[in-house]
Amino acid sequence: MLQSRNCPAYRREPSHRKSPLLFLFWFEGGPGSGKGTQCAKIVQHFGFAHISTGDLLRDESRSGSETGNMIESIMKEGKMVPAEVTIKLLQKAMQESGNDKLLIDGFPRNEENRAAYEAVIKIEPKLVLFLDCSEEEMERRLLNRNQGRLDDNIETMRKRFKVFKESTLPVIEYYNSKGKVRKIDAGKPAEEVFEDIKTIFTSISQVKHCFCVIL
Ligand SMILES: Nc1ncnc2c1ncn2[C@@H]1O[C@H](COP(=O)(O)OP(=O)(O)O)[C@@H](O)[C@H]1O
Ligand SMILES: Nc1ccn([C@@H]2O[C@H](COP(=O)(O)OP(=O)(O)O)[C@@H](O)[C@H]2O)c(=O)n1
Repeated sequence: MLQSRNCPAYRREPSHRKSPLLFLFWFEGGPGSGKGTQCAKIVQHFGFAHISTGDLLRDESRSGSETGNMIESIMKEGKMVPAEVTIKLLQKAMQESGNDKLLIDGFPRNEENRAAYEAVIKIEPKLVLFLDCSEEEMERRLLNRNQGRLDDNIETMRKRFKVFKESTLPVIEYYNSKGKVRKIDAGKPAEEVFEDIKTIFTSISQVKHCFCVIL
């Protein structure tokens, strides 16, 4: 797709990116709402690159570095990792992604994440997709996830639900007040949730002549 050199999307891009960003979407939702599941489907159908901040932190925690050990103990407690750590990993992943369509999953999760993002990366998301799911359903799903995650135990899960309600929902509310949030009923079977997401993505990708959509 052609882009004018005068387009702000070029001028304000992080300098190491291989291609200018056309679409930047954020994926929010409580623990177990299905963010990873739906992102995988979006990658397959719409060619987005998926960046999961949880996965970036888990990878770093496995590195055995001092920061990695700190991340692991915070995640085990269901707390939020300091934004300065997360933003560095996210910035690197965004710069290394050669894709012009990015899906960022699980970020920003609190006000500190949001402030760090706005100070460091500065590129506004086109849309924030919010997977809305009841706590009972999320709890059921996490207890059946079987990925061996240290934080998928009932005690840590309840702490994560609390963090979600107290810290993430206000961030979603902030972007809602800017007209960016699309709320999706995530309590349905995964294929039905994806049908709703497809409708949103299809309508957006039809805007073929809007080159500078994210800035
Ligand atoms: N709509 C759905 N209905 C039932 N189970 C689901 C649905 N979406 C995801 N799951 C399952 O729930 C668990 C959590 O989903 P996941 O995508 O890992 O959530 P998140 O990334 O939001 O924490 C996984 O085991 C997944 O297979
Ligand atoms: N922006 C973020 C995202 C995740 N995290 C940490 O990573 C954990 C797992 O997040 P995740 O997005 O992989 O998984 P879910 O809790 O959504 O299932 C969170 O409970 C936090 O400890 C964070 O600190 N900051």
